[in-house]
Amino acid sequence: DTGSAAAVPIDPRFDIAYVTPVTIGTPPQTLQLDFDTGSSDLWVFSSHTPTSQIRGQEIYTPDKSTTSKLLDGHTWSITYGDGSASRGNVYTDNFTVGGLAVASQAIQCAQQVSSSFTTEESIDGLLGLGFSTLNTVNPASQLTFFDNAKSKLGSPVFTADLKNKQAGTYDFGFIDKAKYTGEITYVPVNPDPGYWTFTSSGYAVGSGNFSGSPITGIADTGTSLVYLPTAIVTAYYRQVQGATNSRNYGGYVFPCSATLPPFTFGVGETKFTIPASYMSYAPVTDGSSTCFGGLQSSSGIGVNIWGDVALKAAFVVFNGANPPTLGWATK
Ligand SMILES: CSC[C@H](NC(=O)[C@H](Cc1ccccc1)OC(=O)N1CCC(N)CC1)C(=O)N[C@@H](CC1CCCCC1)[C@@H](O)Cn1ccccc1=O
Repeated sequence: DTGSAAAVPIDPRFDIAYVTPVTIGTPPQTLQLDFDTGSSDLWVFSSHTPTSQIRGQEIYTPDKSTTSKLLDGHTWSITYGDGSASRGNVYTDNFTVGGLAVASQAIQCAQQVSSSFTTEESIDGLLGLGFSTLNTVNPASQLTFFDNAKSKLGSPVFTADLKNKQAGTYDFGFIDKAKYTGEITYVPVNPDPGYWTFTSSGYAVGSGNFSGSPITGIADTGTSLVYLPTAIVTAYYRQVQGATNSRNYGGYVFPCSATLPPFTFGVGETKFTIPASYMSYAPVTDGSSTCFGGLQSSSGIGVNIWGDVALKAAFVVFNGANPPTLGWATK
């Protein structure tokens, strides 16, 4: 079997996150979930979520599904890098993504979500595509959709083809040759931290020389920006007129009129260039002439993160074979 579904930006003006339609239960209930390779819980706004915490999101109502089953006594609780959090109980039910079906997928129903989830009306929940070892369900951790689907897939892979300010695609079980150019460069993945951890072969700022220092980080579809070591980030913003590291805005900002250099990163022998237009993330507040950078320092995070700003510049194969690898191709 295979599956293919759209990854739609939640805001047409800038790529803060992408959502993908999924169906849960019988008859099918459709929700828009944020596919996140940086976590491994599949959780949804539900009939168990206090109505005061719901603002426009679609919800899953297990009692309306003839195939839902309560996973008695199981609970979950998760906090993300940006401080957002949710927790609740667990059901199993039929689940499909782009025509690919999994029977009795663990569906984590929110009984509590933090305010940033309530205010983000376009996200009805998350679908974790990290390694199942990170799943937070107690007393028995649950498998991700990808791990449950693997045995049905021709090839144990999923691919991310995220795009700039337009809908991209998540494919499951196959690699679509029409989505990339040249060869796919595969690099080893260290699954122990629980996310797709790989080592980039270096970087260049604009037309500057390529620095071949290895950068270990994670390929994270659930993170908007790129977070790299301070030395790299300062080297980049030294090339941007008027750029400053703003405590007020929590990162590097610059005049929206500034000329930005592109940013190149290496995977094996292949080089990927993030165009300058992707490196200006968004005005710090609506209508402001100060813009927030798409590249920020990872010093406060503890891990380097190749988020959507970088992933949009490539076609990425998440190979769930043993051992797992990551494939990168230009497009
Ligand atoms: C430095 S990890 C910060 C990162 N969260 C972001 O990237 C959010 C995404 C967002 C924001 C608002 C609406 C929608 C989406 O966006 C910003 O934080 N932005 C964009 C807007 C900018 N003005 C400020 C910077 C983050 O926790 N990701 C996790 C998944 C997210 C959680 C929030 C909801 C969307 C999915 C996750 O993969 C990060 N992870 C990765 C590895 C290990 C643990 C871990 O937890």
